[in-house]
Amino acid sequence: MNISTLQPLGWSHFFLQQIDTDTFEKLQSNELEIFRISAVHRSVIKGLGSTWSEGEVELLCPDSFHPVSEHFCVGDWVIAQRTHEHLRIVQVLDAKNQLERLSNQKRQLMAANLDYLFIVTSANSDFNLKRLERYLAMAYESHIEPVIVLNKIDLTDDVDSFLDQVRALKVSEVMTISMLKPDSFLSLTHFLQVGTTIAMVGSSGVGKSSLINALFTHVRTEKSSDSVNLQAIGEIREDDDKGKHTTTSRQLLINEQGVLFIDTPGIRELQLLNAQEGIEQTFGDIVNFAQQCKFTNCTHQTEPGCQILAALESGSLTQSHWDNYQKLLKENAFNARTAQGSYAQKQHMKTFSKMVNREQTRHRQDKGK
Ligand SMILES: Nc1nc2c(ncn2[C@@H]2O[C@H](COP(=O)(O)OP(=O)(O)OP(=O)(O)O)[C@@H](O)[C@H]2O)c(=O)[nH]1
Ligand SMILES: [Zn+2]
Repeated sequence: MNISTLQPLGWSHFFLQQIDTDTFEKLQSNELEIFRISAVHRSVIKGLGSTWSEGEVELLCPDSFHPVSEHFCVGDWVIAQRTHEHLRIVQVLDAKNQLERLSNQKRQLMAANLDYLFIVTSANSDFNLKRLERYLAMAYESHIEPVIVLNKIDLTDDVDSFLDQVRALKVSEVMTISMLKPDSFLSLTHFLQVGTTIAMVGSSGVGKSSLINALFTHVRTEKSSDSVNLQAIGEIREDDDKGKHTTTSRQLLINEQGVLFIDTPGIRELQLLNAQEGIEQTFGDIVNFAQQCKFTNCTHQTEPGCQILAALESGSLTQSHWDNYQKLLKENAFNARTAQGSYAQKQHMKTFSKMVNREQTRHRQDKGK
């Protein structure tokens, strides 16, 4: 196969250098082929290869890569071997980054090899700074460049009041757009290059689907090379292993400009998992204050010489920023514990709810006296 044909799918030197000589020769003789995973459904895995413009192909996944959600996900690069009519995955290349979530108390890969994470918010009452901080921590943790997209600027006369709050997060890329002002999309052009992979996160209703539809009005992942309207194929029907039809959505889209877009189910409701580093990067100001506390093991509660308490007092650190930092740290620690020891956690919750029940019963009894 001709590896250079993979470049429009986001292929780069990072992946090429992972291929050994033996594999390279087999790729040359078409014994092996490279694919980018474009969909992971319950019973079907699909990928785009050198003939990607002709559509997705189905890939077989050996047991050694099960459960799939722990081994690879949409956006990953894999090497497959052609045996008879089938293509069987034999190797998953290391990803340059991955987004993951906690599902049924297990880590589940959501998207891999992203160039940008669009963190979408809107210039109305849905604007939520704390949520932005959470998504930022996630992007930093996964080493994906965050782009904050402030949508619905048509709904406010005071964009600056929103922008001031966003700028306090010290993110280098902040874009303001409105679906009613198509010219405003020009600010996004810089990110919309051939072979660039983007995922979007943000609260419900901020306009992610609208933006995808606007930027990705045409996709080419269907078998025919004709462009198909995104909305029309946003949902497809697939036979599951019991022969029943299930509705699933497209997971890797390519628009007419050659921009790749990952929209796996659940990617929009990501929680923090093992994001200590990302949180510290997002809350760099707090980390700076804490480093100047008199005691290295300062808990920032009552200690003399605590710079956090001093900053809260002087107003250089707002209470809500500090509260959110602590909340995210707790959430992260909780999720990490859950992922590592779901059993221990379950036991803990059982004991805890028993204790709460006991307390409630006692309270009711006390009231009844
Ligand atoms: N005024 C205004 N309305 C917008 C804009 N962008 C989207 N909307 C509207 O906001 C509503 C929600 O938009 P969606 O694109 O569905 O939001 P979403 O983020 O995809 O929501 P979920 O699918 O729930 O995650 C729709 O009624 C859109 O028409 C905008 O720039 N200005
Ligand atoms: Zn302190």
